[in-house]
Amino acid sequence: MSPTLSQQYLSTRGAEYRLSFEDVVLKGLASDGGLFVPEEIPTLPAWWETEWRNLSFEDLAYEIMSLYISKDEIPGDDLKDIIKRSYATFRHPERTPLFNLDPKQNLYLLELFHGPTFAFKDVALQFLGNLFEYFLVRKNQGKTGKDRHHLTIVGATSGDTGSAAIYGLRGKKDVSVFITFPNGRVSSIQEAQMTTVLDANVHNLTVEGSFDDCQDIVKALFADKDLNSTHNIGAINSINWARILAQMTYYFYSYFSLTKSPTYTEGSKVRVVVPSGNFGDILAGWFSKQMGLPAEKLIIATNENDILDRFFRSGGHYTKKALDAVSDSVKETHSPAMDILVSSNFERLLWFLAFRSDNGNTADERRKHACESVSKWLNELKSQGGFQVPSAVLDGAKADFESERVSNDETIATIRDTYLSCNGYVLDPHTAVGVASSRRSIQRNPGVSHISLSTAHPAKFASAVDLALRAESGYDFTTILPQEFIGLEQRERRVIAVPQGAGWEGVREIVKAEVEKELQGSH
Ligand SMILES: Cc1ncc(COP(=O)(O)O)c(C=O)c1O
Ligand SMILES: N[C@@H](CCOP(=O)(O)O)C(=O)O
Repeated sequence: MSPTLSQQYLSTRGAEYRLSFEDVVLKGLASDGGLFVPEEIPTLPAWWETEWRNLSFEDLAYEIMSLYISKDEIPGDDLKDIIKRSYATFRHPERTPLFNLDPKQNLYLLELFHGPTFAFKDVALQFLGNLFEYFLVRKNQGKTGKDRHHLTIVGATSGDTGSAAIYGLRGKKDVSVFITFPNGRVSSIQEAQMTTVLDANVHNLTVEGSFDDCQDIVKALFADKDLNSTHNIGAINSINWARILAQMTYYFYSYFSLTKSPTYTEGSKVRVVVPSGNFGDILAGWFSKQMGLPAEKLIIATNENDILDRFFRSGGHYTKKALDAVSDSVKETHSPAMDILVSSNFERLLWFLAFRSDNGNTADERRKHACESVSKWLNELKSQGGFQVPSAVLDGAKADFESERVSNDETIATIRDTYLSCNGYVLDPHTAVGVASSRRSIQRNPGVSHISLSTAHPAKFASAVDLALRAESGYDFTTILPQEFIGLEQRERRVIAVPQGAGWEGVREIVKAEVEKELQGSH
């Protein structure tokens, strides 16, 4: 069975094209610094809604992923097995259940925190961990010692990606995981989740700076040709295409959950609201919408780190620094996992919008032009701190997206209001950013159903939740504390502090030394 265009990938900056799914998963980031995208987005056959409506989460994942992965690369039964094992670790039978938060307002929460680390990242990272393992077992059949392909994962986290990646990869053969995180800027539970995993292949690195500094280090390591040739660098951040692909499932699954719900009004339009930082989660929604998911709009909900919201409000100017800001540094907010200055995955959206708004003759010409435009914009972002897109690109974005910015105070007020008006339901602060944005959208669009993504369990962010609710009578944090978190912070930890000023080169040397030790230990 030959691959279709949706199963072949290219870099948004043009240096690599016609790559297989396995290539893009193992490479993570393209050699030119671009992100991998499928050459085409598949559209669904007319029967999708009736055929897929009653599928389990796992079966739906299989149908969607099969559109992007050739059976020549992963035979159907193998893919089914990877998917089955990935979601067997979830605590909820529905994996991502839909909760009717406010029936009068048609406001639903898509609970994405029923995986091992209590955050939406588990949906993609349980899958990606098993996928890496599958490819490595296949590559290493019959090989021993130095002949074995060893993958060195380098990742950046503001808390959730790191723990989800570690739980997805701990103890797996032929893979080392290095997670950089900003010292003191992740919640104490998130830090404990990462650093109490003592498996030999897991390495946590604290960096003095912000998440963006960690992300820059990771991108610099990918750009280092020598390190890549000796260490096979791989990605677990949402720069890895498999992350986006795995997240599409819950957009479709929640649409079916909604339309099957007895409270759903037949024919009601649907808007999906996504707390956003690196733009990976909502990008999976955009792909789903392009494939045929009938979402009227996708709403980007940002905290005070609002580059995405400013893009829409400023007429297509994507800039690190707001016009009235004194600096372009990231703000520390109550939703720290979204404290991001630049949203990596926006590049993927821009590529498709540039491709579609070009009037070159052939699809190949238009792809080439899109790569040129994206390269130019990203160079301007680096050299001048921002860039302006043409109006056709902005119009393309506006066709599918709206945006909202939610302040710190509003985040806390939303946690409190929701607790008081929705039977004591406790939101995590990221989900609260989404719910505040949903409420604004509902005011403008009464009667429309809103699916608001709940991206983390509230117990991961105790200080924000406590700030919002400690004065409320009857509120007791211990009632929402999962069993898995009890005693976690007291366990033994392992973490390496990257010396201040060591830069990406310092991290590179740590990576080399730790991999060496690991390989010596395993031989
Ligand atoms: C809890 C939580 N909510 C929202 C986000 C934002 O998602 P994305 O970066 O995919 O936009 C993140 C981090 O990525 C997160 O950890
Ligand atoms: N919010 C993230 C930041 C990393 O984003 P990613 O989705 O690109 O991995 C986190 O919690 O680490």
